[in-house]
Amino acid sequence: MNAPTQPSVFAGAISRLDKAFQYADIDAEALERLKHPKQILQVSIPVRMDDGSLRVFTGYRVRHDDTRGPTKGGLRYSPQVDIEEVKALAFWMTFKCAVMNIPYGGAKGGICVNAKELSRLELERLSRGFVEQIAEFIGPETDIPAPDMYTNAMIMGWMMDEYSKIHRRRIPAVITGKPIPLGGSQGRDDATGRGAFYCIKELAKKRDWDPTQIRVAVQGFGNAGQSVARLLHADGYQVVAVSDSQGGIYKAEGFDVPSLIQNKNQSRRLQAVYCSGSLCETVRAKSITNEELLKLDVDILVPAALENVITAKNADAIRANVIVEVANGPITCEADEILHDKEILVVPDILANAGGVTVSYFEWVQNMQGFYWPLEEIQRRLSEMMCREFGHVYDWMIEKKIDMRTAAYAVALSRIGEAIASLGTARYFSDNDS
Ligand SMILES: NC(=O)C1=CN([C@@H]2O[C@H](COP(=O)(O)OP(=O)(O)OC[C@H]3O[C@@H](n4cnc5c(N)ncnc54)[C@H](OP(=O)(O)O)[C@@H]3O)[C@@H](O)[C@H]2O)C=CC1
Ligand SMILES: O=C(O)CCC(=O)C(=O)O
Repeated sequence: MNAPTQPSVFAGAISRLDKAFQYADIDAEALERLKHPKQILQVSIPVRMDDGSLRVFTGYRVRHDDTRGPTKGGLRYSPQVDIEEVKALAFWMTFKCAVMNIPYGGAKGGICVNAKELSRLELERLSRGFVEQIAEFIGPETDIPAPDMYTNAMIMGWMMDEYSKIHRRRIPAVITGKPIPLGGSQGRDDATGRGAFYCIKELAKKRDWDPTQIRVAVQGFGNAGQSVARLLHADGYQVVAVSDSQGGIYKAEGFDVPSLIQNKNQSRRLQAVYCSGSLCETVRAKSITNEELLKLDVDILVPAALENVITAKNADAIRANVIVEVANGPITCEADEILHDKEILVVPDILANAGGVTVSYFEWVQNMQGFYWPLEEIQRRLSEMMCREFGHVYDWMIEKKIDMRTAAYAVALSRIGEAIASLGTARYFSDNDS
């Protein structure tokens, strides 16, 4: 007999809606519509490799819903990228933008590729080739991409340039997360981790935490994981474990995070440096697996890498009091129930990692008006918005006696429901829209 098949990551994502529906003010038919992405584009991207051979890569862009504004969301380069993952990521963006009250809908894209295996020129040809294929689909007033896993400011710069070349004029607002000299915003580089850090600071006030007594483990040590670890460490928190795709390291007394970041970015592999390489003797870190990291006895667990890492299989073994989802979708629905029963507070992805899209929104606003704000202004506005929406969701959670994810979805659904009602359902359900 065949083993039962796992529900797809998208099926898992949409199953959260039914639970939130009873607390939200939205029409039942509109809820049904939100279970389906608005548009899906799949493209083939031929790339001439450095050795003269030709490879053809598969890319996707999914627009989930645009009721509240142009669709927005990152681009991921990973061998795991497939249509179900991109649909889920686009879905989460709709709710993330709504929970932050940013005037955007949700989208996401990606290419099935191991970017680590490509040279810089191959990566540039792939990125420009992808834009050529999706140029009709994206635009500053329709759909605005940004970075996600294994993409970065350099790639966003190439993409903006390619799109501008196609349109024969400079159009910086088509994409965010660009290098600052090409119209990028101050503060976008660490915005995702910073947004999560502001959520943790708000929680610390509610729980009367002394940061120096709080132990944190971070899974995934890239853009988002490094930023949140750096800010927490600077605020006095003990970062006792971090990991990358090759495995993790643990030190009971906590790490010096700035030197962790420096070493990771120089050598690419944490365990190789800390557990068998040059810092093995001086730092004395213990090597752990990514699975062991999730089960550490810490106060805060920060998954900052992939989806579905906390499942029905390991949720019972989680010992953290709080999980802050910096990654998109790190906890399955079944695991959510187990964590709730164990009274572990989960600060949901659509809120905890929303700092990135919030500063992307600031970047787009700056590009549209051609006037740029200083870093202090960006950080002040980000802090204000994160703290306000964190408080809003937290209050719903307390008032309705529900978990924080359901509260976040209920807030987001109500805002989307309000937009649909303002538009009129006849228009919303018509098929001749933008
Ligand atoms: N960048 C952004 O603005 C935003 C990102 N996010 C989410 O945050 C998460 C991380 O994104 P980001 O930091 O940008 O990505 P990066 O590409 O910058 O970093 C990814 C990190 O995750 C590690 N990783 C990969 N696979 C695994 C694994 N199986 N176990 C443990 N670690 C692993 C990588 O390891 P290695 O270095 O060895 O490759 C790397 O350290 C994603 O879920 C993304 O969707 C959410 C909102 C915005
Ligand atoms: O910055 C953005 O527009 C989107 C970032 C993103 O992809 C995400 O929040 O998951």
